[in-house]
Amino acid sequence: MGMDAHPPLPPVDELLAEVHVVALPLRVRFRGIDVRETALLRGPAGWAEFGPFPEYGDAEALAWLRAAADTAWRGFPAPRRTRIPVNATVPAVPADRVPEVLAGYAGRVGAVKIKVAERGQDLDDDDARVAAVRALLPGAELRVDANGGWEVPAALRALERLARHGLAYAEQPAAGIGELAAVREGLADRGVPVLVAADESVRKEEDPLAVARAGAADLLVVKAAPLGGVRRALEVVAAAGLPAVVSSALDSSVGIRAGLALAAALPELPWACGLGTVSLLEADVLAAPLRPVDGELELREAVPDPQLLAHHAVPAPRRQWWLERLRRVHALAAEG
Ligand SMILES: O=C(O)CCC(=O)C1=CC=C[C@@H](O)[C@@H]1C(=O)O
Ligand SMILES: [Mg+2]
Repeated sequence: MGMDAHPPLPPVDELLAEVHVVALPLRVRFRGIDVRETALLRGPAGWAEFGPFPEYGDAEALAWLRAAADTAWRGFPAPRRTRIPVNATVPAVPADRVPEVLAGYAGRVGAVKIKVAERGQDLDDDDARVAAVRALLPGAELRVDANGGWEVPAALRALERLARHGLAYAEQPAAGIGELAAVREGLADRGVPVLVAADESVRKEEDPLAVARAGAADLLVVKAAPLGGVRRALEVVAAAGLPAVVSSALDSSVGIRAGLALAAALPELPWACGLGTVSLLEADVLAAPLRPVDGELELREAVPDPQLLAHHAVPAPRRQWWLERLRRVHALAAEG
């Protein structure tokens, strides 16, 4: 299960030749933020997004830079499909705000991912949120994402209770690979029909294949940016031999376009993907944002509108911060 070496990055001056840093307000608070800052850059093959969250260190951000360079300098691999099923994403809001969040998704919604195990909340909050989604969408496929927030016994308790609403899978119910394996076994022992998906155990591990090798998950959540790009993510999925759900990182439409390219190029796509998050943003950089309609996104080009880039541009000190970060991360690649 080995993988190819990374191609070299373009020289830093080429990489920084055209960079736009924008701040996009959110409709609903997500991951504790109300505004998403991210960088867009243009290369010979097109536009790409470099948006590691500000708290990420340079080493972690390097994979995101490789991904952006891969997109903007090499383009995307050939698609196998042009329509991608996506899930709606429900942040850890109070249950009474669920209708408002789902109203941001146009037309039919076939699948919903619901955040659970948020710090400062308890299982009653999660249960009420999942119940509110189920009440509105009796036929939808539901999954929850705990972001590793439960210990193993709490995960088993929680999923046994939440499974009453009908859940397809739980994304990263506990933190490490060993814990995921324990949750998966515990659910099977108790006869709880919920699959286990690995997210952080793919994108934050030194070895993205370790979780598959350990047999600790039924499926993988793959994100192009933290895995070093669309091509790299395709290699990970092929080597892992598990079904994959493509997700994103709360990107603008430019970053979502890379996720769509990954979803479009996978040999099989059995699950709706987590690429509907532009619907959580109040603003975007495309005149026609990549927001799902009837639970689907269409594969099309994502070229930013110059006026929107200018309108959402960050103040000079924030732009400086992102440019310095890009330089540092680029230099890291040269080191090793
Ligand atoms: O998968 C989705 O439905 C949307 C993307 C999403 O949930 C995430 C985006 C960005 C950061 C992560 O905390 C989060 C995730 O854990 O999957
Ligand atoms: Mg996740």
